[in-house]
Amino acid sequence: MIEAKQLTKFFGDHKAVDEVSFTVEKGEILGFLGPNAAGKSTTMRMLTGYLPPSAGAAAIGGCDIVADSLNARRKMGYLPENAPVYEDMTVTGFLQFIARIRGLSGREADDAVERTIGKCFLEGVRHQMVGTLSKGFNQRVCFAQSILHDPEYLILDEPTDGLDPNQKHEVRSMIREMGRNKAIILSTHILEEVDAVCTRAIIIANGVIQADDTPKGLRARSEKDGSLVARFTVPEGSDPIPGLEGVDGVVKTEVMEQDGRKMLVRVFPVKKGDGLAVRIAGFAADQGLALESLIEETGRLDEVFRAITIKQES
Ligand SMILES: Nc1ncnc2c1ncn2[C@@H]1O[C@H](COP(=O)(O)OP(=O)(O)OP(=O)(O)O)[C@@H](O)[C@H]1O
Repeated sequence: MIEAKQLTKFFGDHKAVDEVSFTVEKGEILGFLGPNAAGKSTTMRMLTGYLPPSAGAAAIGGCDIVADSLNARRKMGYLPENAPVYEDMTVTGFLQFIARIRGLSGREADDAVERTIGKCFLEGVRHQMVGTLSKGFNQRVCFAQSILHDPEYLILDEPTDGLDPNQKHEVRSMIREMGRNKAIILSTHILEEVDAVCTRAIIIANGVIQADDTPKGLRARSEKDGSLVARFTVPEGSDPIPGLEGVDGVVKTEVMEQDGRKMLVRVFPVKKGDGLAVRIAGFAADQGLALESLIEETGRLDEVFRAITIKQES
């Protein structure tokens, strides 16, 4: 388990992280979201032992990151933001170096390097100097060093940053696969990554956790989650809105588009999933409205993210 217990970090007078607590179990992939300067990287640096906390504590697999730092770090892989790599080594040479640092030697080191080169799609650049790699390949080499020793715990600061869409897809698949038996934390600004990869997400703003939930649970916080969007053609001169608002279980409606007799209306239910769609279809039939489509919407993470983080900024 990765455990953060009231982690706090001051830079001078500025409190960058404020009593952040959470746990991540094996089998979980936690997305760490937040606006710029929210405190994501600082929290990750404290979890990995790169920055001492001003207060609070962190443990990796039961090893305190300060009191038992070496054991804690042995158990984890860390991909830092703007990860530094040795530019004058070849990709294979760099990974061999990391293998030795991780205590591997001989056949074991060779196997780990080969496995990682394969996993991270580095075959084509294995003999290239790290300093001459493109940004995306550089990122992949950094990612490779974090997983080379097959750690139980992974902390990844923006792991798909700088990758092209195909590689983003591959890296996400790899993280999902590794998440089956590892505990993983990854920070990202890409909200679709949360849906694609994470089993849970924390939204942090101003150093404080604002939400800790499953992607589905976060989407459900959107006002639009469970609303019904109806497209229909109304009879000449009729206004269906008052009648629609009178349908049992409707809170309110919102006309999204109107073009002559064609209307697109969002209907907000009192209670999600209580069969309102059937009642709306019945209402449309009774009133002679030609119902072309009726779709139940799921909430959008970007709306929830904005609602949570903008509220914090104001
Ligand atoms: N070494 C440092 N010295 C002083 N202030 C720092 C230091 N590191 C981070 N900060 C400040 O702490 C706050 C949180 O920074 P952090 O890098 O953790 O944010 P972040 O959420 O990772 O942001 P981003 O999404 O932009 O990467 C910011 O105000 C930043 O300027």
